[in-house]
Amino acid sequence: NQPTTLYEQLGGNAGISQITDDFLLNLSQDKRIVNHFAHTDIDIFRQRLIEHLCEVSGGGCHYEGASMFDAHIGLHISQADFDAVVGHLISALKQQNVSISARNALLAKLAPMYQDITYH
Ligand code: HEM
Repeated sequence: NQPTTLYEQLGGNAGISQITDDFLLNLSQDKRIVNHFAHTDIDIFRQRLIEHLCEVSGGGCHYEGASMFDAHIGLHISQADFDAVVGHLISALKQQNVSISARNALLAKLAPMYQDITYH
């Protein structure tokens, strides 16, 4: 059976969980941006990210966290911060052997969130 949905191409729940763990590890090692997460409960943040990626990729999950606008209010996230975070996600996708077409499909869904996440 060929995988059809983006969710399946990401490896379903197990794949998304591993992508998220790799992403968080990459993020934790980046001195440019890790300070943004100094007060973050990583276990809760991890669950939110998994739920969000599942919903965005069409996995049928219902993300119950804050909107992307509300989640990033007052954080003053710059374009450079955004690019760095997306870079860590791309690395995590590669680490989990996600195909380039699936990587680009996911990034195409996340890129428009830029407006809601940065400079406010
Ligand atoms: C495509 C880009 C991004 C996506 C999809 C994303 C997604 C999320 C999600 C789903 C949450 C959880 C919201 C909740 O708990 O209700 C969150 C929170 C957060 N994000 Fe982002 N984010 C992105 C970019 C960034 C960037 C660039 C930064 C800063 C470098 C950032 C910093 C944070 C912080 C500090 C939180 C709050 C964590 C906490 O609960 O303490 N995000 N983001």
